[in-house]
Amino acid sequence: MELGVKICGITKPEQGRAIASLGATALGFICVPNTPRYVSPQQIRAIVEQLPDETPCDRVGVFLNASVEDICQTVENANLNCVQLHGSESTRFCDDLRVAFPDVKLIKALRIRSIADLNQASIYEPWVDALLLDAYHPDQAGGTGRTIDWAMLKQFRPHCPWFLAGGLNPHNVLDALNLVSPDGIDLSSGVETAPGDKNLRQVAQLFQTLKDSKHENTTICD
Ligand SMILES: O=C(O)c1ccccc1N[C@@H]1O[C@H](COP(=O)(O)O)[C@@H](O)[C@H]1O
Repeated sequence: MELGVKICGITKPEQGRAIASLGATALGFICVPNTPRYVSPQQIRAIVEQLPDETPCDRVGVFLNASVEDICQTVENANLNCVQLHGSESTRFCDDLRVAFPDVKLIKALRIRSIADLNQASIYEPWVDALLLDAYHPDQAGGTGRTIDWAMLKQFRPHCPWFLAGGLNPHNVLDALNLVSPDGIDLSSGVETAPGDKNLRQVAQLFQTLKDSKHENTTICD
């Protein structure tokens, strides 16, 4: 199966456009106030409006324990088609969001410290379109650059598509993909010059590396 590639923490229209053209299947926007990559719904809409028609990609809002009302308002105002829940949102919350927005794809992120944390995955499977595994950090919710112990994920086979996230970059991505087989990968700080300022050279290097190793791109959670 081909690999989805989500590039997260987009803050600039020209970078969103370039990254979509390079082959990203999803762009992520951090909708978590008081974090370094935060973008307002208006900023997201301005970026989304400039995305190239010829290389469509998912537009993912990343939320952390926000209310259903706030998420719905942002989805509408920013023109998102996918929501990533990166906090401690319950399955009931996922269902509420699904009822409010049946056409919006849902990704539940889990922050993985140990094999025990992986048990959470099966609980969410029926309620979401995809899972995302990120590394645990005691003080930060995401975008930390920390990697999961990939060896721990060798047997991870959920019944829905899943993304591998956490500290991936053009240099270590093949090491990760040699150990685990996610449906998609998600990169943020590993392709950045500074928080929210993407390094297009590194993004291009990522796609070249994947191409050379025959991991091509596709949209997941359709
Ligand atoms: O990137 C952020 O600032 C962020 C803030 C709050 C919640 C999630 C956030 N980012 C998510 O973190 C992972 C991995 O990031 P990295 O590659 O380790 O830098 C990614 O899923 C982002 O969506």
